[in-house]
Parts: sequence; C-alpha cells; structure tokens
Amino acid sequence: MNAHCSGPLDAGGPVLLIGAGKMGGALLDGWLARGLDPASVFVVDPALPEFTAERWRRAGVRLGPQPGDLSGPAAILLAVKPQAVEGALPAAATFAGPDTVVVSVLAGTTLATLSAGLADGQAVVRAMPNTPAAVGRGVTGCVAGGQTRPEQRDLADRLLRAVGDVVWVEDEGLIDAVTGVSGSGPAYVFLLVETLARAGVAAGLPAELAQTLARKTVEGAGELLARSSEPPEILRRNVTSPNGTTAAALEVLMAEDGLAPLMERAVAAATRRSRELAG
Ligand SMILES: NC(=O)C1=CN([C@@H]2O[C@H](COP(=O)(O)OP(=O)(O)OC[C@H]3O[C@@H](n4cnc5c(N)ncnc54)[C@H](OP(=O)(O)O)[C@@H]3O)[C@@H](O)[C@H]2O)C=CC1
Ligand SMILES: O=C(O)[C@@H]1CCC=N1
Repeated sequence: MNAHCSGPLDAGGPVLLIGAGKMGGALLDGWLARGLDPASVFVVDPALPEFTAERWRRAGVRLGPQPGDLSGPAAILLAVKPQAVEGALPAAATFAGPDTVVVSVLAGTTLATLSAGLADGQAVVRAMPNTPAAVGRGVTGCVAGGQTRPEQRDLADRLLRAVGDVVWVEDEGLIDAVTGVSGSGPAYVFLLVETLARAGVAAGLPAELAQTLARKTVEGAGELLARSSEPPEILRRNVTSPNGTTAAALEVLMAEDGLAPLMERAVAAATRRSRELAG
C-alpha cells in the first residue's frame, strides 16, 4: 500500500507525535488526509502556534496528553530538532510500552543514541522523510534497529508510506546520504524555482511573471516526471532541439563547472553535516 492507494490508514492503535513542527506537522497532515482516525493521534509539542493547534483540535487530534491519558501507543513518531533529542527522549520513554515502535526522523541522530534514551529492547526505526509528505508525495529512507520486530517495522512502513514512498536500507551509514539527496532535496528544488525566476528577471521579465513561469515550470516538469515512465534524461532530451535554445542553456549547466559538480558538493555537504550531527 502506498499514498496513492485507497483505504483509510490504520495504525492498529494510538500514535503519538512528539514535535509537530514542519516535518512532524507534514506527517500528521498526511496521515489525516489518508484517513487515520484523528482520535487515535496524540501530539506533544509545547510550541504549537495557536492556529495550528486549533486546526488539529477541531479535526479531533488530542493535544498535550499526560502519561495517564495514553500508555503504550502502537507508535511514537519523534520529530523534534536533533538538538532537542535529549529533552524529547524521556517523554518518549514515559509514554512507550514494551510493544511501541519509536520512529525518529531526526537528522543525524543514530539508532544507538535513540536506544540509549529508551527502555532496553525498545523497537526503534530511524527514518528520513521529506516535506512533500504533507501532500502524500514524500519519499522516506529508513533503517530498523536490531530489536525491531517485523510487525513493528511494518507499522513504521505503513505510517511513512501513507505519505509517500518508502525505501529501507540495511546499512545505517547510508541514511546520511539519503538525507543529503531526498531529506534536504526539496529545498534544492525550491531554490531552483527562486533562482530560475531571478534569472528571468535578469533576462528582462517583470518579477511576478518570472515567478509564475518558474513555479509553473517546476510544477509541470515534476508532474510530467511523475506520470512518465521515461527516465529524466529522455525527458530532458525531449525538450532539447538540436542547436536550439535549450541546447544553448544546457551547454552552460552541463559544463565541467556546471550543475553536476555543484550538486555533488551540495549533497556531500549535507551528508557530512548529517554525520556531524551524530556527534
Ligand atoms: N524540515 C524538513 O524538511 C525535515 C526535517 N527532518 C527532521 O525533522 C525534525 C524536525 O524538524 P522540523 O520539523 O524542521 O523542526 P521544527 O522546529 O519545525 O519542529 C520541531 C518542533 O518540536 C518542538 N519541540 C522541541 N522540543 C520538544 C519536546 N521536548 N517535546 C515536544 N516538542 C518539542 C519544537 O518546539 P520549539 O520550536 O519550541 O523548539 C518544534 O515545534 C528534525 O530533527 C529534522 O532533522 C527530517 C526530514 C525533513
Ligand atoms: O535541514 C535539516 O537538517 C533537515 C533534515 C533534512 C531536511 N531538513
């Protein structure tokens, strides 16, 4: 089952989200959009803006549970900043039961760090989603800790697959590069829109028109890529007439000092930062 399949999402028990900012909020919105029963969702986040809190409260999500309100949820989704992990793990440990799977989306926070803050034998999954999860179009790379039973891994998979595609790796070391490509990747695409619009202005377009054209172009190209079975290279070639305008632009972008080495450096920097966050 994936985000595009029918049938409401069923976690088989309560789900507790700890940290409901940009990523946690995107996951929660994705779950609700996929039909997860709001009454089974609990949120701990002392910093929720009131309009967001009110929207979720009205949807039936339960905010600010106390330990007596919830014991041993099926899953705890940890989505605080990596720097806040030490404050959040004790809360996760308080709510977790022996069968709870704790799924962390924290960049650079290792399975070992998570396990050290939880009860012995607690099932843990380290996941790296991305914000298109909010519209059911995310992609998440995950690795399961050794104590995680198959049905707990399946639950983590269901929660993450409800908001997009999911890939599992066996080697935790790969999650840093997953972060560099897909976790951070949406930002590179949004930057592309911004810079394409600015380049349009530099080429003589009014700013608003340049922004519309850049945004619609990336939206349309993404949709075409999503719907086509062709690899991106063929889609690129389909735009490129011999000796035409695209060829002129690609000569710049595909030069030795063009986009490829720049993207390689960017992804390497993100990957390195993810490793640094692990301490
Ligand atoms: N944004 C993204 O695209 C992605 C983010 N991630 C990961 O997701 C995690 C969250 O990132 P993001 O959503 O951007 O960050 P946000 O700051 O938007 O969200 C984190 C939320 O958690 C709250 N919080 C802090 N401490 C606690 C606590 N002890 N208990 C409950 N809530 C707490 C924060 O409050 P306050 O503001 O007061 O600190 C904030 O509201 C990070 O670890 C990041 O690495 C992973 C993939 C993609
Ligand atoms: O920038 C970050 O650290 C997080 C992880 C991936 C996307 N945002």
